[in-house]
Amino acid sequence: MATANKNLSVYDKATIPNARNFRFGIVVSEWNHEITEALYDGAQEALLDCGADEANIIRWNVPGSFELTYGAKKMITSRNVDAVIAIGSVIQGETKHFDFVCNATAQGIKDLNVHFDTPVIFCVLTDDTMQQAIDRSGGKHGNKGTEAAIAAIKMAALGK
Ligand SMILES: Nc1c(NC[C@H](O)[C@H](O)[C@H](O)CO)[nH]c(=O)[nH]c1=O
Ligand SMILES: CC(=O)[C@@H](O)COP(=O)(O)O
Repeated sequence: MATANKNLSVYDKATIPNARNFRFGIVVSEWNHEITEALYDGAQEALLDCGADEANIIRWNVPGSFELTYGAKKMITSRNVDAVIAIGSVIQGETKHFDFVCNATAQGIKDLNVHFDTPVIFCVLTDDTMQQAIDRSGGKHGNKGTEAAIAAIKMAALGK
């Protein structure tokens, strides 16, 4: 189902564990900061709405989406968190660099989920245009940060 057919911000709290006992790391890319800040706001708002304590949300910034993998790994190995949300916005430019950044970031975050026992949520927009990014970070299609926060809570609760 395409994002256009699913609002990213819609969730049913009755289906989501209470987040009050969980600690969350959020690693935020500074590239396209107007988008990544909106994604962070959506994620933080949803975590708090679902019971998380603001003191249990640790935020680190990294330069770009390519650095999200390292930032999330360092968060996992140096902080006692139950889940990490990796937030980025990659927008197509003139060259193939978009493809390399997107693929490396997706593979890197996937690898963290394989090699470590802390879930890392892929909250990276990979858009052709700035408008697509705006639409998915609090615009007409909702906020992927919200979706990522709900996924983080569910994964933190998995098996507990
Ligand atoms: N063009 C975008 C980038 N590029 C930067 C890389 O992510 C990385 O920081 C650099 O190659 C140094 O290692 N990053 C984004 O997050 N979004 C972009 O649109
Ligand atoms: C995703 C990118 O790295 C890209 O925005 C950089 O732009 P360009 O491909 O024009 O160098």
